[in-house]
Amino acid sequence: MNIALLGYGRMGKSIEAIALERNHTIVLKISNATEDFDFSNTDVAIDFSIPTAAVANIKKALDSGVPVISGTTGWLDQYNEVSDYCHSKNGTFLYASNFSLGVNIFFEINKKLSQLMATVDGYSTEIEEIHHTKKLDAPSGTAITLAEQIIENTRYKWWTLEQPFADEIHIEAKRIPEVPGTHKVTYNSDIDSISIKHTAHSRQGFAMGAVIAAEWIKDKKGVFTMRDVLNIG
Ligand SMILES: NC(=O)C1=CN([C@@H]2O[C@H](COP(=O)(O)OP(=O)(O)OC[C@H]3O[C@@H](n4cnc5c(N)ncnc54)[C@H](OP(=O)(O)O)[C@@H]3O)[C@@H](O)[C@H]2O)C=CC1
Ligand SMILES: O=C(O)C1=N[C@H](C(=O)O)C[C@H](O)C1
Repeated sequence: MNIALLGYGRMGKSIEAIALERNHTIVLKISNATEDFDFSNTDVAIDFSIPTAAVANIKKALDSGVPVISGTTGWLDQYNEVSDYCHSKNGTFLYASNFSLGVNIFFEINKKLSQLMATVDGYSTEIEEIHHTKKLDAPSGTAITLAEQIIENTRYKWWTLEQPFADEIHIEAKRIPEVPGTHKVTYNSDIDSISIKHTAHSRQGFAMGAVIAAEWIKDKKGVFTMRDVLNIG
């Protein structure tokens, strides 16, 4: 499969290594908005760029009829617009805040736990995420997904990085050098605490998930999620 990498930073390079191991070819590497996007020989585009570039990159791929997956976080207020754009082009698009298999299992556990916690009184919910100091956005896309899942099932209405109101989930975003990504969801009461936690030991899981998603999406049409790819839940 011929892959275009839209973003060739930490993730772009990790994806390249795994794609080559799986006998794919990297035909294009884009690192800024001014470069030419020649998709003529591309089967799938993989966008891991920066929040302000993701939407333009995804649309360029869709304009060229190239299936595109994106792991870039920090642009999700435009998700519906991009999804509609994909449908209008009869194209192929998949976004995931986290491509690792472990986190996608963690998402399913988070959903189930939030459903259980909705049946009992006296607990408040908080989320902690820890990432490397180079990360541009806060909170992480993964923490937002976790919060949205909890909001869907419980009394909470929104999340905040600030001091929370009663109907807000507090997300604490910590930045520590070199941390690939840690997420913890905790329910606290006067009596006890319940926590679930995922710790990435490297970027390998994210990169492997992205390549697997690219292989899966190559010949499909529509807008997809990692639940479609992994067939879990
Ligand atoms: N969904 C998931 O599983 C994961 C998502 N991520 C997300 O992926 C994104 C990238 O992360 P990471 O690789 O660590 O970040 P990096 O900063 O290492 O890489 C981003 C790259 O994009 C380049 N870039 C800047 N402008 C453009 C543009 N217009 N088009 C294409 N590329 C551009 C940057 O170049 P320059 O440095 O010169 O500006 C940089 O090389 C982030 O949003 C992060 O949150 C990360 C890990 C997992
Ligand atoms: O920027 C990162 O590094 C990561 N970003 C994603 C996010 O914002 O959730 C996924 C992973 O946690 C690493």
